[in-house]
Amino acid sequence: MRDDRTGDFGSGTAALKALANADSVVMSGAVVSPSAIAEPVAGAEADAALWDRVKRRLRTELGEDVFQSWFARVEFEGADSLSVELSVPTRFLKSWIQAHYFDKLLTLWQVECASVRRIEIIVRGAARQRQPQRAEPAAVAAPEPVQPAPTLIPAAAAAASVAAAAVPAPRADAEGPGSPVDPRLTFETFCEGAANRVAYAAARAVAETPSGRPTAYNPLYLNAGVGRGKTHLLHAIAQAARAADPARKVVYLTAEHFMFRFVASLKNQSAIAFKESLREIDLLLIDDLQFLQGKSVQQEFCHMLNALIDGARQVVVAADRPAADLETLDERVRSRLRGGVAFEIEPPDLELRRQILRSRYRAAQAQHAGVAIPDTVIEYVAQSVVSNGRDLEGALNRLVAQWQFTNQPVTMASAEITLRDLVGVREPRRVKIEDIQKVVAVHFNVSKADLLSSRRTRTIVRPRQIAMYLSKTLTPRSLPEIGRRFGGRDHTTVLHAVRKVEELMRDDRGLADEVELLKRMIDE
Ligand SMILES: Nc1ncnc2c1ncn2[C@@H]1O[C@H](COP(=O)(O)OP(=O)(O)OP(=O)(O)O)[C@@H](O)[C@H]1O
Repeated sequence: MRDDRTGDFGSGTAALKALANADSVVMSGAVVSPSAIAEPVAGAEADAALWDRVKRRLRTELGEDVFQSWFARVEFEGADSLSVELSVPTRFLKSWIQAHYFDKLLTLWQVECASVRRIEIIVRGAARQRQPQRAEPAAVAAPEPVQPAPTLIPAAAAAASVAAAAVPAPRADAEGPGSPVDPRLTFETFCEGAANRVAYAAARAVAETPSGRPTAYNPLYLNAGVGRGKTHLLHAIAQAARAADPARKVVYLTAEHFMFRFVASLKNQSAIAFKESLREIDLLLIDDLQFLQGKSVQQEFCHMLNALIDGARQVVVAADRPAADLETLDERVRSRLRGGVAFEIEPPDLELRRQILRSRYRAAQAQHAGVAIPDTVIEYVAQSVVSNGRDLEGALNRLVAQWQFTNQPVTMASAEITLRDLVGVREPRRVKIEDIQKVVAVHFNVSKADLLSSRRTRTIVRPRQIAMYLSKTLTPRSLPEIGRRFGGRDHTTVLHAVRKVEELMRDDRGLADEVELLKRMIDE
């Protein structure tokens, strides 16, 4: 991807945040300029210590497995007050982090150092000396081979290398507006089962239907919790559709990438060209729609959706919840999505879990001569890792790593120890801010309108603060987002409420118990 090579992502993300909070700021060009790089504010050691803290937070938020897969080989190159430079060994890793973790990375850096506006990821082979006045990052000419990382903690390193070694270079959508497609994620490597049969069939139909004759499912909306194979299906559609008709204009785009491209096009005054390029698409695949934020971004997205669907082009959208539950999404977009057909991918049942494990094990055997995991252990994993495809894959990677680095056969006893944190994990129920407001209002005998109002009587202020505190602790929503959902308040008001409730609970056991009770009521 051309844009993946540039450092614009960081500034784009900062711009996205500004856009999400105040569109007019971005439109008037008041976004922090990426070229405004200040001199270093702290010594190299202090910066490296900040990176250590960011890594600790990443580990906690993402879990050890995800962290090891994507961040274990990220290295800190340098920082100044506005920007941070990280390096990775492969283009694929760079694209993946940019597509999936950019916002999180920036947010976590901003927790440590509020002035950071930009994160730049470079590929180590193409690393260059850090300059005080930054030029555009060097283009990455060719994919580098993935090296195992012997200096990492053995088991984790192996998990990372097992995951990475099977990764050929991603397809470079060289000139198009799309995000990279992972060539491993095809229909052939996707396991079909009761949980995903309908979604799988619809995905195949989309890939096989020629341009200009969209399927009856337009837009096709795929909804599923984490790790159940949405991204896999979208990548599979993209690759099968391109293989069936190389002339077909197929674009896979994450919602984050769409926002980034849109904001970047506004900044460099290429918005018209950007919009036109989107409207020429035959098949558009949008991933992680839940991350689409910002009024003008959503407006543009809605225009694009309308133009494509009305022009008989096929659109497929994936998100982690039904369209009706995408609370931050503009009602016009939701209503357009409701006009299509939605299919849910359920958690994998035992048979599907077995299939996914067997197929991953075959791939590992092809790659690591001599790897041996007994059938009983595979069955144990299928029976006990029940959450999703990603955890199943992670479990198998860990077992391969265990075999690789200990030189001992994998046994049931050793597998139980290696996988103990994955066993029996189920997806937590998703809590909505609306549910919290409802439960809190009933409990304190106030109305929801009171909670959202500007009234400042004590009987309303305290429930409102508790509802904000619960929204912060029980949902992944950001402070500005919570502020918006509570009658358009500023994020500092939400932060104050969260701190106030924490402080009160420390001194008042009764209040702490009441909040605990509310949590249980919300969770029911
Ligand atoms: N039915 C399946 N067959 C084969 N692999 C699967 C299946 N379901 C999930 N996986 C694998 O599990 C991993 C996670 O899947 P994927 O990234 O597609 O999930 P997702 O639904 O997009 O999750 P998220 O919302 O977290 O991005 C991928 O490596 C994918 O290949």
